[in-house]
Amino acid sequence: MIKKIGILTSGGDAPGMNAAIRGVTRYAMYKGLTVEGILRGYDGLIHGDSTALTRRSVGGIIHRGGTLLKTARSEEFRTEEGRQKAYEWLQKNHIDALVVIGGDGSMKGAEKLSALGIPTITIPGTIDNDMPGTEYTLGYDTAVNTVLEAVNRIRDTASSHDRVAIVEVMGRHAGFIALESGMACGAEIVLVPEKKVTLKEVADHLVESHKQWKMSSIVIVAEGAVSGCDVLTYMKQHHPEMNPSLTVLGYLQRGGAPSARDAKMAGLFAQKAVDYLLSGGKDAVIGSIHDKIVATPYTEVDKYKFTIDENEYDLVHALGT
Ligand SMILES: Nc1ncnc2c1ncn2[C@@H]1O[C@H](COP(=O)(O)OP(=O)(O)O)[C@@H](O)[C@H]1O
Ligand SMILES: O=P(O)(O)OC[C@H]1O[C@](O)(COP(=O)(O)O)[C@@H](O)[C@@H]1O
Ligand SMILES: [Mg+2]
Repeated sequence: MIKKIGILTSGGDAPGMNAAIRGVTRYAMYKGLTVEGILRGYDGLIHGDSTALTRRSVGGIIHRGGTLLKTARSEEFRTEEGRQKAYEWLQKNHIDALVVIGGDGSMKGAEKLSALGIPTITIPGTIDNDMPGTEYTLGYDTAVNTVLEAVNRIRDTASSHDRVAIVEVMGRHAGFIALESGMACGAEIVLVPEKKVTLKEVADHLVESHKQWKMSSIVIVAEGAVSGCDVLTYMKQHHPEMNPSLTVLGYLQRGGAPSARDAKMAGLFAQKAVDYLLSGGKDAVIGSIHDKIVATPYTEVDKYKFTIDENEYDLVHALGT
């Protein structure tokens, strides 16, 4: 029977992680469990760095970005020795199950820990929205809105000066942030890792817009598609008349208060994680699929892989010219 659970955040921080820590802690306590917060992701498990969480200690964080528990990318946890140490610490501290809040990498780590014999549950937390087993990850909605707000400001100056504004956004392997923010801000071009487009094609598209008297344009580039710097260099070389500029949004996209959607979803994911464990479930990722909160065993997540919406990709370009 589960009496005590551990909770940690891992990988890149994402808005909504704090709301999920609060949700898991309070809902678990409501169900009669005790909760240990592990600091700095998997590194905290390996080096035994933790603190007991209470209803009060998770107060005042629902609206805060980052993560109270801190996070890390742990190289040591990628080794068998590291994971063995983590497992032994969990055993020694009588932790019956572990809730991991993190992205796709953290989920792989959790699966490996489960294989050693400790039940784990992953709550999706990454701005990238690139996890199997869910159509939605905590932090994604906030990041998209942050990009939208930034692009709306950049547009003011691009249109005042008749410039092409290139905006690089995050997304090493997935173009969700680029596409959704591009749709919302009315970008002319969105470059995503899932679609190969040459810089000449980008330039040709912008030339076509210019011919139609569209004197300023927004180009959203996901970092995993091509570097914004390369787009800028190409445009400066071949089309200096468009006076291109580059803004790399970087970590601006990861910080800040979670949106209403992220803060709310954090609570629902937290509830499902605890209920699933208490009903005997384990070794699964919580997710939202077709607007239902579900738990999918790690062994089955590859059946639920979601990618960018093809229609939106075509539409953003149809509408943007
Ligand atoms: N294949 C793996 N095996 C074991 N641990 C992993 C694996 N992939 C990732 N991890 C652990 O999860 C951490 C976070 O993963 P990472 O991919 O950096 O971020 P995210 O979880 O946000 O996608 C890594 O630093 C590592 O400790
Ligand atoms: O924090 P780092 O190591 O600079 O990593 C940057 C990466 O983290 C992210 O912000 C989030 O990715 P993860 O959730 O996989 O950590 C990516 O969009 C970006 O490519
Ligand atoms: Mg990731």
